[in-house]
This record gives sequence, C-alpha cells and structure tokens, in this order.
Amino acid sequence: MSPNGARPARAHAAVDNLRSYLLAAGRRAPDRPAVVQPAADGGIETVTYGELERRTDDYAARLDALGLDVGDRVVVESDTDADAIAALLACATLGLPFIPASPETPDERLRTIMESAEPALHLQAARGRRTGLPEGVGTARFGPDGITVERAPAPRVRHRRAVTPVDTAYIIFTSGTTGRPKGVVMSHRGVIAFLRGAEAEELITADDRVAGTSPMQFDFALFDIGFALSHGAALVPVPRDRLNWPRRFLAYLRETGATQVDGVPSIWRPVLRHESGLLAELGETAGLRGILFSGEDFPLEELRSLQALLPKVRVTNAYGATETMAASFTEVPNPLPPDTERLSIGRAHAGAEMTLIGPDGEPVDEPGAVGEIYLRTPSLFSGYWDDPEATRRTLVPDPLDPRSGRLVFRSGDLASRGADGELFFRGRADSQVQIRGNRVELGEVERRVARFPGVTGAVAMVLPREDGDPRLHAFVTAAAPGPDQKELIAFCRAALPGYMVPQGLHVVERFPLTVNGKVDRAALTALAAS
Ligand SMILES: Nc1ncnc2c1ncn2[C@@H]1O[C@H](COS(=O)(=O)NC(=O)C[C@H](N)c2ccccc2)[C@@H](O)[C@H]1O
Repeated sequence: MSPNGARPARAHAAVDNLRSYLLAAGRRAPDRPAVVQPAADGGIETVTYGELERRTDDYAARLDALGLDVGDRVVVESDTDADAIAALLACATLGLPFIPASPETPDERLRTIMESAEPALHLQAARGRRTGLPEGVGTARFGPDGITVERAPAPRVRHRRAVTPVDTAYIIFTSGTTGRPKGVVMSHRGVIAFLRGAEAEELITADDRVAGTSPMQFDFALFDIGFALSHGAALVPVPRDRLNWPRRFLAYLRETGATQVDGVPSIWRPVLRHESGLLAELGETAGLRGILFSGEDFPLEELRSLQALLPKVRVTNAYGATETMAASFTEVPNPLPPDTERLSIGRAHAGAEMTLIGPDGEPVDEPGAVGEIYLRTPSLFSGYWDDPEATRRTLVPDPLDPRSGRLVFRSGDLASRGADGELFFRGRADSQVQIRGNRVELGEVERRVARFPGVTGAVAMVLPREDGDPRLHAFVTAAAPGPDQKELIAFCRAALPGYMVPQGLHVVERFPLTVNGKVDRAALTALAAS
C-alpha cells in the first residue's frame, strides 16, 4: 500500500498526458475510426476511438491492480495494432514509462535493454512468442479479452500520488554508436509539445488515414500513432508481412483507404523496382495524397522516380532525432529541379528553432557555410537513461544564450543555409571524413556514383585500415550486368577531386537494412572487410 494509503491518482484529465492528448480528438467523435487493421477473418476491421478508449481503460484497471508505482517501467512488445496502442495509452494513464519493442528484437538485445531499464513488467501481445524473460520481471499478455498476468511483478511501495507532464512517457533504446543501446527518455510534455508543433504544419486532417510502416521500437512508429490520433485521423499500421511484398503492400494501402503513407525511404525501393505500374495506378485511382519520409536522406534518383509516378502526391521530408522526436517538415518540390544536389530540411516546426553552430561555438549564418544543427525546442528529451555523461554532451547550454541556463539539443548533424534561410542536410558530423587531410562529403560521392548508367543506388563510406590511411569505399546496387568498375571510377574521376574517388567498389544485390529500415552501414563495413 502507498504510504498515504490512497491509491495513486491517475493522470489528471486537465494536464498534459499522452493518453488524454491522443484520445481528445476522438472524445468529440467516439464513433470515428482510430485504427484500421487486419481482422481475424482475413478482412479489414476498424477500431473506433470509443472502443480504443474502453480498451485503454480496461488495460489501465488491470495494470493498476498490479500495484506498480509512477515511474516503474513496462516493456510493451508487439507489432503496432489497436491493442498495442491501448497498452501504451494504459501505461501513460498510470505514469508507467513504456519501452516499446518489436517481436523482431533479438533476445540478446532485449536482455541488454531490460538489464539497463530494469522494467517491472514485460507486456506482450496475447500471441507473442517471447519466452525466457529474466526472473525478476513480471510478465503479462494483452489481447481482446484484457490483460492476463503470468508472473506478477515484485511488490513495491507506491511513493507517487500524481502523474505529471514531466514524468516519463516512454524510453526508446537506440543502438548507440558505441554499441551499448542508449535509452532516450521522453516526457509527456516533450511529446505533446512536439505533436502540437506538427499539428501547426497542417499536413493532415481528421479525414486522413495514415499508414505507418515502422517497427514499434523506432520512434517513427510512435510519431505515426501520435500524428494520426492527435488529428482525430485513423492510423493504418501496415503489418510486416504485407510491407515486405510490394504487390501486397500496395493492395493493402488500397484496401484500407490509406491517404498518407509514412516510412523510411527504403520502403519504396522494392515497389519502385518491381511494381511501379501498380504504384502509379494507386496514385491515380486510390485516395493516396501524401507521403512522409524520415530517418535518412532519400536518394535523389529514387525520389525523382517516386514523384514521376505520383505527380499529385505531396512528399514531405520529416527531419529530426528521437531525442526531440523530430525537428522539421519540408515539402519536397515536385518535380525536383534537375540541379538539386541535396534536400532541404527547411525550418523547424512551429515552436522550435534550428541554429547552425561552427566548430568554434559561434553561429554560422552565411549562406552555404556548413555548421552543426543545434535545436531549441520544448520537446527536448529528459536525458539518456542512466547515462548523465552522454546527456551532458547532448543537452548543452544554448550557445546563443549560455547564461540563461536554457539547454538545447546538439544534433550531431551538419547543415548549410540556403539563400532564404532554409537548411539543407549535409550529413552526420561524425561521418565527415578526412581522406588524405581533405574533408569528404559522402553525399557528393554517392550522388556522382548514382549517376553512372545502370547504377540504381550508391552508399559511400570511409573504412579504417589497420596499417594505413582510411579508404573511401562505394557500395552500389545496379541493374544487371552491373557497372564496369574501371569505367565507373573514371566517371567519378571526371567530376570529383582525387581524394573523393572511391578506392574500393562493391556491387551488392541490395543494401542491408537495420531493423528500423535504414541502410545498415555496419553490415556494409563487414562486407568490405570480407
Ligand atoms: N529527413 C531526414 N533526412 C536526412 N537524415 C535524417 C532525416 N531524419 C533523420 N535523419 C538522420 O537520422 C538521425 C536521427 O535518427 S533517429 O534518432 O533514429 N530518428 C529518426 O531517424 C526518425 C525521427 N525521430 C523522426 C521520426 C518521425 C518523424 C520525423 C523524424 C538524424 O540525426 C539524422 O542524422
């Protein structure tokens, strides 16, 4: 029992909490669709906002009975569907930070995350297959009939009485560059401040149906949930077994009436390669009107092909990091001007601001000059879980107003400003590489290689060599029979300075992808070493 006897209050409806914020739009219209998903009988079913709220309350009552305290973590392992969303919102209602995980998460990685986060409970879908969970953790399953507890969480004292906006809504573990996953801690206030900024962009309305294609442990999936529900729109989570087959993916978009498709650039690669005709038809005859991408640069040739097939569809470049959910939404001009070298990431969404800072800590304002993006925003993360050192390096005093005590997000991304002040993404600061003392912009190498006839994609990387200088490698995908390597190198030499001509060339069938759908550069490194 809690020291003061009474049970902890739930999040008060009047203060910022992810649950009340995401269900508010549906309160005014409880019969509108909240989630469109596969039905048990193989068809499509719609879960209304009213049903979603009832399921959320049902799960919250069951979780409350377990005696957890505000701040106790809950791993929620599932693909995205209405029940999973109800589980997330039930956690938010009680102030239980959720740690989303997708069923594809390898056992070892889940164990590492759980050792770090020490969750009170592992909650998976009724049909989830995860076993062998650590002894000290409670285990339960959620489904249409509510939550069934297999192993109750250890009893604890409940110290907290209220759930406040600065309490943690979720922790997303990203694969930190050092290999140890970093837990990005996001408060209710941070997420809601961001979603309010996104709403100000007026990208969608309550009549939209937003297809989400990211796995749940990627904050892109949480963005899709928040983005759709905060507008009172419907979310259409695309099951993985449909996403991976172009024809089925496009059929599912048509069947569910998706009007907006969110995802990383790589989700379009198989569709462009194998089903461009069906895609064009979808743009013509179905209700598709928007595509939003994020996570990494969209290769320009692929983006041009997509726009040519979907001339009426607005493409939005959503830029940002998990630590602030995102930063900007920029419409991609259609068609892309032929001399486009890099994509604009525009300006920060309403309520935030991106500043470029040079190596000397001074602002960089002149057009074309490269600086590191520092983001001023109310949607800052609270810090990295249990890692004050990494937090101090990333949440830094505002370089333009250091005495104010205000912190800003040091993004690690480089950008330059265009003539009207809009930003252009120039890659990661830590991937700015030196070859023989010269700074190489990998994007420039990739763009040149991708222009070679027959090349369908290019990724450039600098790989260290035990004995000598780092070497510049290019990995290409190409239509058969693949490029003549000497001709491709000569083609690069004709336009790039010597130090930017790839010294290693590797033709691959397709680019390896991370679980979040980004190009897996670590896998390419291993391939180059093999
Ligand atoms: N539109 C981009 N162009 C080019 N590089 C990019 C871009 N969006 C990120 N990135 C890169 O990815 C990094 C962030 O990676 S991340 O923390 O995993 N987050 C994401 O990738 C997605 C992000 N949280 C998000 C989710 C939902 C909507 C918008 C944005 C950024 O620092 C950039 O380097």
